[in-house]
Amino acid sequence: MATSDTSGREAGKSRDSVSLCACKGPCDVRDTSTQTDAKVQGHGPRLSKVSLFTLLSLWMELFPRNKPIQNETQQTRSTGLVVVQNHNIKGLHCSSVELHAGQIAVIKHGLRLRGCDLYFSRKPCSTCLKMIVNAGVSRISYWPGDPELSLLWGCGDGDGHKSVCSSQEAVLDAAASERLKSNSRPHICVLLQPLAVNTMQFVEETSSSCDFLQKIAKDNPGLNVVELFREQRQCRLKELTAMFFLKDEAQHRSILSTMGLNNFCIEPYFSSLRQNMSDLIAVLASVASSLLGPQQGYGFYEKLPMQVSRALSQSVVRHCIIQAQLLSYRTEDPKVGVGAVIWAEGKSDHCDGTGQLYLVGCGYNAYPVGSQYAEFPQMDNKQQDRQCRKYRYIIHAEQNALIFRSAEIKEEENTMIFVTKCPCDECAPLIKGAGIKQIYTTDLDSGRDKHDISYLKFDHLQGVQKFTWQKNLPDERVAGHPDLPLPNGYVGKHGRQSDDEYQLIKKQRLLNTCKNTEIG
Ligand SMILES: O=c1ccn([C@H]2C[C@H](O)[C@@H](COP(=O)(O)OP(=O)(O)OP(=O)(O)O)O2)c(=O)[nH]1
Repeated sequence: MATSDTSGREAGKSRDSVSLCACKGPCDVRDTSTQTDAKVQGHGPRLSKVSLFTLLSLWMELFPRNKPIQNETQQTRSTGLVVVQNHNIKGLHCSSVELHAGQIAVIKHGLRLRGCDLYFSRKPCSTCLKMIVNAGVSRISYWPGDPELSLLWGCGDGDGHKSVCSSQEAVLDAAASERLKSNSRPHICVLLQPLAVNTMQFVEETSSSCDFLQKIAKDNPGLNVVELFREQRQCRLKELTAMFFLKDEAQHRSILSTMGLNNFCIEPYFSSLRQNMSDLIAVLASVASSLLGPQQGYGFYEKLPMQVSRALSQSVVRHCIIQAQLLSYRTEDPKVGVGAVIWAEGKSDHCDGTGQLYLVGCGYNAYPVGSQYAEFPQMDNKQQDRQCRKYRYIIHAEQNALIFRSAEIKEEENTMIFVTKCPCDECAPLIKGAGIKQIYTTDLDSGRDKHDISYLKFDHLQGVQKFTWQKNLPDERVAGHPDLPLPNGYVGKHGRQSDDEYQLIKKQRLLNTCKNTEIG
């Protein structure tokens, strides 16, 4: 992803200049990201890199799998992981049936983990931690909820029980992790940053008017898309809260203290921690609602199927598009955020919870790395003086995803890009030339010509499969086929439809178990 961290353009004023670190209490993390006042008119607040990585780790935990990771009698919780090197994302992982996210990172990256920052959606167990520490990582940040080896297992998680009666195994593991933490070189901490002022509102507004929802509104003039978005957001908020937030404060305190996070059990840090957690969950709920549910009949379908290689399941595509939407909140364009993620489908069956998929790269639209505030023009095509327009200077999301990629694009593999805006005439040939075989996007802008930027080539682009956001086609020319193997290697009964159904059932089950877990 793009590395430019031009602090002058970090819009929105931070509520608090310090972030919370579990080891030494509040600590300054300004080296990672700063947030200053918005200087550019029309510029929305921007997510800090720490917040982006944290959100992506939570989202990776929910990567659609065709098989449940564990049944409810198992103690290990699924975990998402983001591997970051020099502020660039090098890997997005999640637990598989057999392996924890930390183990997968060791298998995939080995000694390349040296100097990396790892963002976990749960505190990793000691088995993972000892290996990661030995690989020489620089920092391990984790979400301060129930850890990977659940401390809530067997004590009525989510059903209103006040006390925690964790298993001996989990308590022993928590103590071992603490020992590893205090005797190891890497900084092992909770790194949550407060959001810039108005971020939640900005994300909600921009998500509800994103290109995907605009396309639905355009196709269905009578439909109140914003209302549907709000309903979906409420549902998402409930699900995500049940997943990542402990409503019961006593329970949360007890878990924090077992994990050695006693600093956070006292005020004002406890309230501040919970506020930061709930704010990030609210942001994730908005972004995850940028695509309405499959109930509306919309998905990523091919207009003219090439039948060259098969498409991904709709739930995986939706998941990756949301990753791209999250990235778009790091944009430096004063007007429009664009995010792109490139994944490849490897030939062999990988150990990752993502199945055969592995991350190639990701990015967002931004000015050249290291550029300073107002160094480049920021105006759009409404500005008469073309010298003042931004278009010649902004590096597009797809371009940054290619520039900062962590893996090569292999001719023999199916590589795919997920992008939140229709690729423009600069990017469409670039995507094809790079050897990317599938594009998942919206064609809302296709056919537009604004002189400084145009969208004329996408429609005619040959040799790349294009899956655009549209209503399900009646003749079943849809992405995915139930009889073909899915990216994670499962066949037949785990087809696209059952996959989507599985996600719906999972959500429903969650909703049932967490009726009262909305953030108080
Ligand atoms: O494939 C693309 C196309 C565009 N962009 C970025 C570049 C630029 O930062 C912004 C341009 O967006 P748009 O074409 O919407 O132009 P605008 O003038 O900002 O907005 P409007 O649609 O109102 O004309 O989107 C990408 O990252 N990838």
